[in-house]
Amino acid sequence: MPSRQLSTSTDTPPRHHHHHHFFIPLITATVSTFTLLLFLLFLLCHRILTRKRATRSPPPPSSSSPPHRLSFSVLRRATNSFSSRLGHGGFGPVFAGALAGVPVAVKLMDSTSSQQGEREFHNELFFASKLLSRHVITATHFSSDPKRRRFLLVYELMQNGNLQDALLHRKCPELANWNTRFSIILNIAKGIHFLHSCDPPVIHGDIKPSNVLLDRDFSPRIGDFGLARLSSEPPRFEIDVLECGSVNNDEEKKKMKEEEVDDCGSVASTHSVFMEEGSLGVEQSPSPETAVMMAMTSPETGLAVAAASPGFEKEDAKKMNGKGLKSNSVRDWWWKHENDVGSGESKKVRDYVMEWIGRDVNKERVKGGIEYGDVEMGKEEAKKKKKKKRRGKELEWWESMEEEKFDGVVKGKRRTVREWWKDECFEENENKNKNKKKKKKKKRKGGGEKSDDIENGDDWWVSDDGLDKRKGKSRSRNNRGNMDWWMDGLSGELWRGRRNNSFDSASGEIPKSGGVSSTPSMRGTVCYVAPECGYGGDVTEKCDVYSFGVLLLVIISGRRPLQVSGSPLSEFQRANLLSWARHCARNGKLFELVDESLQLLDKEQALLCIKVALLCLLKSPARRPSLKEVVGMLSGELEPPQLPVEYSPSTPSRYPFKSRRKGRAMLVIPEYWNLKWLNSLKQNLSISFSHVIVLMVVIEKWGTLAQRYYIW
Ligand SMILES: Nc1ncnc2c1ncn2[C@@H]1O[C@H](COP(=O)(O)OP(=O)(O)OP(=O)(O)O)[C@@H](O)[C@H]1O
Repeated sequence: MPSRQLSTSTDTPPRHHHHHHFFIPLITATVSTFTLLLFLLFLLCHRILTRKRATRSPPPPSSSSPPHRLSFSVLRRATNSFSSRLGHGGFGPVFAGALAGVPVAVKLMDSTSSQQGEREFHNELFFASKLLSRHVITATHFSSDPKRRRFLLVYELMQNGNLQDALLHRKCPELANWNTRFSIILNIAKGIHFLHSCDPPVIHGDIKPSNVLLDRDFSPRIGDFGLARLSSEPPRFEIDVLECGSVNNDEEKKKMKEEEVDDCGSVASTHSVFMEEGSLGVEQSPSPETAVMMAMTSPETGLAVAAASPGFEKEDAKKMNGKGLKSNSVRDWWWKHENDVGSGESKKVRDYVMEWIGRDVNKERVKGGIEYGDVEMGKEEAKKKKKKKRRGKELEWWESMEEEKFDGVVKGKRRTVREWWKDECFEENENKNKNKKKKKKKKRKGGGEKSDDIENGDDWWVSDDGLDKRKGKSRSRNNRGNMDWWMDGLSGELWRGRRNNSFDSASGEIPKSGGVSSTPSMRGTVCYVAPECGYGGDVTEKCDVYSFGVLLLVIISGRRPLQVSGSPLSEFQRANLLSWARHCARNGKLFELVDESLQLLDKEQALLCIKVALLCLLKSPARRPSLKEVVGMLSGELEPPQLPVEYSPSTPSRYPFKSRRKGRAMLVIPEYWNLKWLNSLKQNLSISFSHVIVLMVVIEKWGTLAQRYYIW
């Protein structure tokens, strides 16, 4: 019995040991599964929470606070993956979306192929935090990823789109009412007046109908500050702050000044203060992110504002500035960069526009009527791009959302802030050198470059309106080519030169603009830009006044500045709105300019608007009124303006031969006799007349040369 007992005890292993063998892995498995589940649950919760926070986080768009930074994914969600396009500007498309339930417009700056988009982005951002007015629309949020070159700006959604579209394309019935149009005119004037009354004044630089957005009630808001700049007045603020601040002691003042020079960041202390409309000197501190963005934008203003930000340390400023540039040199760099005029490309651009006009004239003639809007560039390129896209060969960057792919594309382009600055300076120097070389070449070729330019007609605007004081001699319109006459008043950098930052200087080409932009990426838009800006003159508030004049005429006449609707010569004469307006003024027929479809027209107001427009369009910037005066005249606070002498119908011509010719022209211009065969006669006459003028100029020039070198 005992032996049996023993055998059973040795054969079967103890029960508890068996259990132990299975329990350990079981427990381990359960624990690990549990942990894994817990971890997954945690991850899920975290994701849901962060997502919720992300969707909840964007503060509602408000134009009364500095712009907030958002992530790209938030904006992608807000726009439903960029599905509903509102329009396309010079630097990318604009999409509709909603942030925190508020409708917004999200602008994608296409900066993958040129730096222009990035510059415009920074410029917009800089002004966004400063210009707080109900007449101005600025960015409320932004998203920036310099590594991937993604720059997005968020604006309040303007339900009625832009003025150009509402007035000329959709022909909104609300705009057929004179009162609505007049209120738009007045509010735009107030908006520009607000910009000019900032300290330092802000020059918008691109006033045109497509940059005026209309809200639900057709109230206009001025937008697009990509080309805006501060007025280049001497920096008054340094004295202002030192004088007005609490610094009484001379030594302390001196110390402060020294600090300013040593440390870029401290420029902030002396940087002037922008005003909110109606309030004096309300200084706003931008968020640190905005400040950093701004600092990258403009060494002068950017660093100044950046340093004013609470989260921005002086060390940051030094880091950004590389070796710590002196404030003055920084400022110089910025203004030099802004004012640099690269004349070399002007001819290219001119040729391009000529070609474009020619192409479209031919194309539209077939349809029966020609319409020239603001010059649209690169239509063919856009078509090609569209075709490619359809074939799936090329996707826009916001469409190809795969981050990895995108990384691959831009890897080579990653730059530090310092590199970015270096590149900018280098680009500028390179352009300068190119310009110098070109000038030298020109000099070697023939000298007397200036006078040649004038004779070639590059200077015609100076003498327009019979105000040529430069050479003391008349220049009849007809001594220019036919195309030049047609382009009378169509100022723009196209005809003269361009600013470096308006072009992709690397390629020397007109930068792509999606083919649908009205801005061929220049400082200002053809037809709207003041002549002196293109001539390389100072960009002042008076440039905006000129653009406002054109805009005023467009709103009153309900047509584009360049629009040919029929084939006869009379229609061709009306094609250029500016020269047509001047012509009407000289003939005392201002009402011919008023849109015939206008209802409830107040004739007095309309006449007032046309007169104000003509004043704004004076070729001499000094003679143009300020926007303050314009607002005064339009609102009836100031006396209505008198037409300038050169526009009054009774003005006798300064040049007797001109008037004699006019008299003779009466006999031969077909409109008067309505005889078709006289067309050819007139053409022949004008050709021979221009030959005579050229001959006279040659003789005169030969005379002065002969005198100079004692030939006789
Ligand atoms: N806040 C907005 N609300 C509604 N629509 C907008 C808004 N911002 C822009 N848009 C639309 O998107 C279009 C493109 O705007 P964007 O400012 O980029 O270019 P643009 O002013 O037309 O041209 P450019 O860039 O050449 O000056 C506008 O014409 C307008 O129709």
